[in-house]
Amino acid sequence: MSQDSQDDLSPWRDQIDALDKQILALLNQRAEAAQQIGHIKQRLNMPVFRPERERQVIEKLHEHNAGPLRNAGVSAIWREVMSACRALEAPQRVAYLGPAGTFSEQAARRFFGASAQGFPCATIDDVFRSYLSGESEFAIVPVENSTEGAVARSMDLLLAHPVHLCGEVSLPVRHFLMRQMPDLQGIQTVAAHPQALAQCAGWLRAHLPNAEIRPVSSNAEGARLAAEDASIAGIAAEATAVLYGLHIAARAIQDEAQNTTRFVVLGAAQPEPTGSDRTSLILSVPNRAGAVYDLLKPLAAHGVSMTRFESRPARSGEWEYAFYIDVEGHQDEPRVATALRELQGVCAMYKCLGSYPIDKKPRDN
Ligand SMILES: O=C(O)C(=O)C[C@]1(C(=O)O)C=C[C@@H](O)C=C1
Repeated sequence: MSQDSQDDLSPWRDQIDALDKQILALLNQRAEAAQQIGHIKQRLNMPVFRPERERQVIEKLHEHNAGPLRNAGVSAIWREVMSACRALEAPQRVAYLGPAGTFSEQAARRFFGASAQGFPCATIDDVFRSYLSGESEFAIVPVENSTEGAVARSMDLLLAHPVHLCGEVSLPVRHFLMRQMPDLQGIQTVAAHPQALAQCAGWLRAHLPNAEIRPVSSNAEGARLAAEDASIAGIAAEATAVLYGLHIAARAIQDEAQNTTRFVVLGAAQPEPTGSDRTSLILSVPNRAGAVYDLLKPLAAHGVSMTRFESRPARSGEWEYAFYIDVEGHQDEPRVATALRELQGVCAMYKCLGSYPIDKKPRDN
């Protein structure tokens, strides 16, 4: 039997209080250093946000992490530390598909931390508008899902507008069925974003075959409707249920267990190479035999791996296609630069959206 009593907690808590004081003093010293960096950047007219530097800070900490803290915990703590330091250098606004509680908001949080100012927009078009007008310095939009494939609207807008990418977020997406009751009894309608409905189509067919499937502008909007009407269920992230005061009626109902959505970050920051980067391109080829093959040759010739190859109608009114291609590597690496130069030579249209660090899961310690 344990001899421990409540009193045994006190010395450890005293130790934590003393350590927290020291940590806070050190964090404030760190914040002052970041402010100095901010002043220098302002004088040099340099962007405040340096995603590749933040990546480097976290990777160095992982190297030095003796535990027992897990690397994933270290990443989460320092993401917020840097978010708070960054906010002291300059306030930052991030447009995303709202309202509160969407996966886009989660992705924005994950990339920018809680100290950046979120700017929820009603549609993906509005997210682009806010960024293009300069109302938000950054924007984050979903581009592909591991179950459902491309997010068409984001892709069309990336093609149509002069935007620059400075980052990506790969977010595990677990869907929860939520409503006013904790069970499936009496559900007549399931309201969610079309992507979420599609990602849960198998589950919905099996468990709610008679329910009306109602596509709405966002999952949060579905949850909001569910909070107003007991016959409606929404599909959204677990946190959304808390936000709208709903019960979880079924957990993790997405058809693919590892369902992941990839978001891209729009912003003027120009991340330097980190050794683990991705470059996003949109291309089209002249309308002749072998043109698509010519597109792939320079990449193969210089050993540049392609991680995505997607086509969309170019909306020119003719049967032309835009190719969305992601390659591994940074456009400033000589090998990638050579391949891209050759690629440009065979394209009718060439648009490089930017190079940015790949979002990897931290290696566990
Ligand atoms: O190193 C910089 O450039 C900083 O501004 C400091 C800092 C940080 O807190 O470590 C903050 C913002 C940048 O995005 C990168 C890093």
